[in-house]
Amino acid sequence: MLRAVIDPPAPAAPEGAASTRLRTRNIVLKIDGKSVLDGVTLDFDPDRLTVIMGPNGAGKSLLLRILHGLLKPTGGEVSWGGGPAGPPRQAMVFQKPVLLRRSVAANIDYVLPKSECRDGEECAGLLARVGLAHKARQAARLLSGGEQQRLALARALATKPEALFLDEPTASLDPPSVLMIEQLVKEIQSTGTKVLFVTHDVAQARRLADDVVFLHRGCVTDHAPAADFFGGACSPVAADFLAGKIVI
Ligand SMILES: Nc1ncnc2c1ncn2[C@@H]1O[C@H](COP(=O)(O)OP(=O)(O)OP(=O)(O)O)[C@@H](O)[C@H]1O
Repeated sequence: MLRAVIDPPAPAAPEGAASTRLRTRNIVLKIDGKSVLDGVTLDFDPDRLTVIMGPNGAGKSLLLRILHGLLKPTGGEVSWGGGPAGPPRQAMVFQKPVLLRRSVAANIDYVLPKSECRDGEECAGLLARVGLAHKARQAARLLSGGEQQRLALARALATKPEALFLDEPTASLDPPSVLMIEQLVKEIQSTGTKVLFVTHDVAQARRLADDVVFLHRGCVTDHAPAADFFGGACSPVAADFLAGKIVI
């Protein structure tokens, strides 16, 4: 049985106190008695943009949800910073944007602290950053798919995340929208936010990754710097995947 965590991720730690050094030890997730994640042990470098890859059903989304605290694993441990500071501020962007049935600006104001949304400057700045300043008053549901995803990203940024999780955020978008989101994600990582990005698009992983985690049937087969992974220093199953072979 899949058990979702009812409570949201822990509240923000004091500024600068939380570390984005994320690690997992022997994460196991069983659904209806079947292991869908099986002994996932990883150490993530805070300074690298990590791409999690793997074929359909490998366990990428479930792992991301566990890392973000949305799902409780059957066994194992997720820790941040290895100390008492607790998890950092975190946000997640999903493949299908989850937006409020309100205006574009209201979707941002909803997550901004009261003091920041009063003058509208913070909201306007965020919308400008994702190229939506001119749509601030429009209903969010009337945005195109790419625009909705950019709004979802802006809303995630409004929480000033120290760690940002993205689960195939560009899966159904056209190339210009993909490019814009990729540029934003790189920029976010470069300003100190730890980014974990799930994709099964090899070309996208090549464009984005500093390091790559490859999952197959719930197990980590590879965790390597992108140059090594794409340069051929990878497991046989990952090599097949990169070569476009069918990996089940
Ligand atoms: N709520 C659920 N109930 C039962 N099985 C589930 C549930 N969620 C996921 N699974 C199963 O767990 C496995 C891993 O799912 P997950 O969504 O993490 O895969 P993924 O690697 O993200 O795949 P994709 O690339 O297709 O999104 C799959 O076999 C999936 O069918």
